[in-house]
Amino acid sequence: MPDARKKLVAGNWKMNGLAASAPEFVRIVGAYQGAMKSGVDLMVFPPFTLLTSFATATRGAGVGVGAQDCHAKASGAHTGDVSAEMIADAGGQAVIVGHSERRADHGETDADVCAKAEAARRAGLVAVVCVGETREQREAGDARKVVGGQLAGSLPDNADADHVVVAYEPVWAIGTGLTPTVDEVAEMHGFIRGELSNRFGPDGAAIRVLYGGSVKPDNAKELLAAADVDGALVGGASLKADDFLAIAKAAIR
Ligand SMILES: O=C(CO)COP(=O)(O)O
Repeated sequence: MPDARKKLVAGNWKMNGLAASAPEFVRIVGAYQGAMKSGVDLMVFPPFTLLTSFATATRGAGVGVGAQDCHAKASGAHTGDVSAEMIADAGGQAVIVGHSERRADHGETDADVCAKAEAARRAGLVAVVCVGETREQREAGDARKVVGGQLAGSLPDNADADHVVVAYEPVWAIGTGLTPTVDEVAEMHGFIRGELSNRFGPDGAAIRVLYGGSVKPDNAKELLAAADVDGALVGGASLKADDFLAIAKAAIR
């Protein structure tokens, strides 16, 4: 089991990054190796095209790398898709599944996300399972219902802290500069923690729950200090080594 809910700061590069971005990643790896390593876990999720070179660059340094999606099957006639086994073979340790951008752009359902999380486990990867409500759903008072439903449908029955991380990412906070208040974050994370504990018992209590959506160096400290927040899934600010490292430092108690 990972260090009992040691904070995890993960960078989702989305569809950004070229070979020229490698030095930015190498700077992150270099800075992490010193004092930070014992205080926080760090992961970067580059596009598929950079996965192997990033895995090589971080070998032995402790920064995890992962992919942003996988197919549920191990191999076969699925043009353009990449399996969890291929991600592991390329040096990845984790994969994001069910990001709201994939749910929206590719029509991924909770059942699809659950199958991908199961594929991740089969391949020995950690699945970072994303959930989160839209603005309309929050304004209608349905945020808990939506997130509870996504958790119920997207997490496999055998989910535990070795194989699953949950990321709560309210859709309206992604890339907008808007964030929920610290109280709202704590309230939703408390709800998610309760759902995980109810369904998975002690295993559920140990699963890390990250917050994602407009996490920046200047709001990271307060968001990461909120109750039941075990880390952050960072988009835009993870593309700049200085910003990403500042967020990682804010996670160290
Ligand atoms: O979607 C996100 C991470 O997966 C969050 O993105 P931003 O940090 O750019 O809002």
